Amino acid sequence: MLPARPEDSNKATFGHVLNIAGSVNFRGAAYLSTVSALRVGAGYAILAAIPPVIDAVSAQLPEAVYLPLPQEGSAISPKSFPLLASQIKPGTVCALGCGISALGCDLKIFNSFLHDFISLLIAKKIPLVLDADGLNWLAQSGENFHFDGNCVMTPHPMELARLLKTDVESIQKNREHFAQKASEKFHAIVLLKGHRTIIADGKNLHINETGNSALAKAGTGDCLTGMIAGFLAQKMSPFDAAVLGAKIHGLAGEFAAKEFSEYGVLASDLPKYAAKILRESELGNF
Ligand SMILES: NC(=O)C1=CN([C@@H]2O[C@H](COP(=O)(O)OP(=O)(O)OC[C@H]3O[C@@H](n4cnc5c(N)ncnc54)[C@H](O)[C@@H]3O)[C@@H](O)[C@H]2O)[C@@H](O)CC1
Ligand SMILES: Nc1ncnc2c1ncn2[C@@H]1O[C@H](COP(=O)(O)OP(=O)(O)O)[C@@H](O)[C@H]1O
Repeated sequence: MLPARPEDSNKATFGHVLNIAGSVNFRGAAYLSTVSALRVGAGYAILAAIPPVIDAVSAQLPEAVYLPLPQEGSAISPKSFPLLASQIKPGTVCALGCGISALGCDLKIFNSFLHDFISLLIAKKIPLVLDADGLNWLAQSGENFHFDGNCVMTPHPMELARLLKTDVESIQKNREHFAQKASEKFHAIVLLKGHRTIIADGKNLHINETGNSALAKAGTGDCLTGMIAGFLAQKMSPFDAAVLGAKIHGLAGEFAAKEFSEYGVLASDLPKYAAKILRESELGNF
């Protein structure tokens, strides 16, 4: 189930993750998603972010490549489009949304920029992981992209409620139905987070069995986004990358809790534990 690691390989073999993440208030989201992509095997992780985010993350993560973007207020400026578009080439996968702006800030500033950028990704068949404020922007914009199965959307129940214009209670009563509904609406893989995460593609449905309450802490979803993007970069299909990402992320939470307890695990513990789980998996233990 793990992506192949051919002996005759180099960093380009394992893909480029272009991670558009972070804002002044959410610098950690950019770090957690970027390091997670590298820890599950992506060849390159390129963090595209505003300068204060890059300053903070690069101090912790010299292995990533950094693309400073123009800033507007505390977030990415719509003027970033040409720089981001220049990064799109064969072998690139994109992650979009972790911490890109605080909720309550006017996500409308992203309207034409994100419309044009996501349309470009679809036209060039670039796989996308759409999370957090990327999903919140989509809900607010009313855009109805047709992702042709090449996007993994990773909503938690409130984000899915925003996308489908319903409420969290209704979603939680019928998680499988709403995950499939969103999948059909956007022609995307939908990973509905929470205890027993669901992965739906409109026809098939997988329920993840791993994970525990250690994961119920800020920042763990940003790690999941990075892991799925890292597996996509290694040429897994979007559905398989989502299934494997959820499984490894959940196991990382379980293993981390053995050392730190379900109370004490931090999101930043997960990427290293994910790498240890991959080692166990290579040895045939999972
Ligand atoms: N250190 C950082 O930089 C962090 C940045 N973050 C970013 O902060 C932004 C806001 O995200 P938030 O998720 O905090 O805020 P939201 O307002 O999107 O959602 C949080 C609420 O959603 C509901 N919810 C979430 N999971 C649920 C579940 N499994 N069952 C039922 N209800 C559930 C709960 O009511 C919860 O309070 C995002 O862009 C995110 O990427 C967060 O990841 C937190 C950490
Ligand atoms: N009780 C739980 N059991 C299993 N997994 C959980 C539990 N609580 C949260 N998770 C997982 O942790 C992650 C939380 O993601 P999210 O809500 O987006 O957090 P954040 O935005 O703070 O990064 C998801 O992958 C979710 O499935």
